[in-house]
Amino acid sequence: MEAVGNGPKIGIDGPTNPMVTPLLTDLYQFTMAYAYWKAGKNNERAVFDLYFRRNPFGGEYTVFAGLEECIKLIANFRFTEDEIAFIQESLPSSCEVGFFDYLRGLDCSDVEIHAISEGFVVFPKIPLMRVEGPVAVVQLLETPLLTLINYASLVATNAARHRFVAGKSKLLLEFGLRRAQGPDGGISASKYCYMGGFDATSNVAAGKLFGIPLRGTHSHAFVSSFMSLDEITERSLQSCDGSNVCEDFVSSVQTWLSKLKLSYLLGGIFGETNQSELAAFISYALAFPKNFLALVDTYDVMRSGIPNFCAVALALNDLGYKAIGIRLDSGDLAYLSCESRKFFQAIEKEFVVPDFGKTGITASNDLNEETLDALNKQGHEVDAFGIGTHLVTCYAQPALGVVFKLVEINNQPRIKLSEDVSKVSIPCKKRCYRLYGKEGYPLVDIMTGENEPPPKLGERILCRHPFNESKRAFVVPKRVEELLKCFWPGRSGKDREELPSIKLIRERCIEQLNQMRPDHMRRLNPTPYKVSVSAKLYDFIHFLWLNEAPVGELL
Ligand SMILES: Nc1ncnc2c1ncn2[C@@H]1O[C@H](COP(=O)(O)OP(=O)(O)OP(=O)(O)O)[C@@H](O)[C@H]1O
Ligand SMILES: O=P(O)(O)OC[C@H]1O[C@H](OP(=O)(O)OP(=O)(O)O)[C@H](O)[C@@H]1O
Ligand SMILES: O=C(O)c1cccnc1
Ligand SMILES: [Mg+2]
Repeated sequence: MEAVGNGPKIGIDGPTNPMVTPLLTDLYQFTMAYAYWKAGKNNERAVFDLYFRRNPFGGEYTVFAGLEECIKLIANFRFTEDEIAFIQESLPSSCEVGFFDYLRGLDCSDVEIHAISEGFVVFPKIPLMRVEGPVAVVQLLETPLLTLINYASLVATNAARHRFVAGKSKLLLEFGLRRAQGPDGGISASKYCYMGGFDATSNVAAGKLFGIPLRGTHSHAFVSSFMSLDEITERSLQSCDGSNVCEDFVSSVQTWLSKLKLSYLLGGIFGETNQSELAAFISYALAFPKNFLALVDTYDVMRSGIPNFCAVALALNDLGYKAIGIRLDSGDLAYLSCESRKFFQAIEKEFVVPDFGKTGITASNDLNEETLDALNKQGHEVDAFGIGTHLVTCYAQPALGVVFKLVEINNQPRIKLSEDVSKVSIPCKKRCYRLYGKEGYPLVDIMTGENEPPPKLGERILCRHPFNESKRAFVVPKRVEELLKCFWPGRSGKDREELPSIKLIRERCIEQLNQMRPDHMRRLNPTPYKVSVSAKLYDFIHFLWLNEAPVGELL
């Protein structure tokens, strides 16, 4: 369906999910747009801030994600005739047709978006995005922008937290597609978990869409689908360098299994292993001799899976192939990984197979931050974690409360009051800065009015808690970073920030997390990062608050 608006086409593709259209919004945005239009207010210039009030997962930081998809929506925001017809059907018949002509010409060419760069570490109350433009259009954008940012930032933060507990050296694989909240949940999870620091995904569509590295093993069904070694008819395998062919790879594996059984170091750990499991492993090795990895917990890890895997890996080794490793998917993962490692090391020693002791161990099965932490405390030998359900469903906290609040209209600052101080909005079109201390850590984020001079290097600036009078501190910044950059200039003539690749955003995110002071990052009782306002903005907030709040009368 052809779009009918006439905004600038600047070659930005549409959102990844084709369901992200101007209709992906709440009905009340259209009813308000109509009422603005009817009142002749639709082109009044409004400024909205998009921000959250509390960091998720009991932590003190959040990773900002989802910006690129927002810009893709903005760049392509136009109604099709079909969509306009549906809106007309859905609104009361009393709505004047002029409104639908107005929608016909609508796009975001007069909207200006400033945002924090995707992948940045962000904190409560600071606008992640400032959206300025004709009030009716910006109002229509509220819901899609929130839906594009909320889950993206939540799951990227969840991924970053899992990375933090697992440690930098571990390989983290996102296995969540089957458990995600539908196809968009699955694709978004793969994208934003990679951004938050995961290494790869099992989700093939996400690999194609975003270039995320793909990884995977095999399932229990593959193992249990085999009944016996007789099923393997094609038994030959060429050596890795192509110089010779092993005519009966099955026999070679069986010979190794007998050697292992008689081994002094492995002394009687196992007797007869499960032969159908062995058939599955051999078949997988014949299919992928260079990438052999086996799921070893279908029958019995130490009595069957590990010896069977080792026999196949050693037969592959004779032909110059190096097996990748095993996956453990049940039982005590700390204990089983340590026992498996001992087994591999004993083989390296007894049969003089260099590096066999370092064979990779992947673990999966309902992993989350807590189980990773428990495994660390107990000591484990896992090299890679496959994490699904808890990661992608954000089991520990299902939503990040990102909100979109009006802060100015027609150059008039607006405030939203609440009994709950944490819900009072911070008025005015603002600028935001991150101030760094002498040790290189970010010390505080500060919001100022749009026209205040920026904080200066080496000059003392008073940073005030926005609502608590007694909380304030002087800061002499060693570095000042302006946080809100222009990602969609509208008609302002400003330069537009480029949208970096997902890989660059991931690197930026890792760098951002690394530069935080460790006490903000720890899992137990982390120190809150300070978010403040300038003295001038503080005074103005409280002036406006008093101005807007009615004075009660005691009777
Ligand atoms: N050493 C460990 N310390 C703490 N938690 C662990 C440890 N090893 C595994 N876990 C976790 O314990 C849970 C065990 O899951 P569950 O009770 O389903 O047992 P299982 O081993 O999966 O059994 P099944 O054979 O039925 O699949 C998983 O969430 C797993 O991540
Ligand atoms: O546990 P998660 O973190 O979600 O990771 C993904 C899980 O998906 C697979 O299990 P499968 O679907 O075969 O079911 P299972 O739970 O019976 O192992 C895999 O073996 C993992 O256990
Ligand atoms: O490749 C795997 O091992 C995998 C993929 C998805 C879910 N569970 C496991
Ligand atoms: Mg499982």
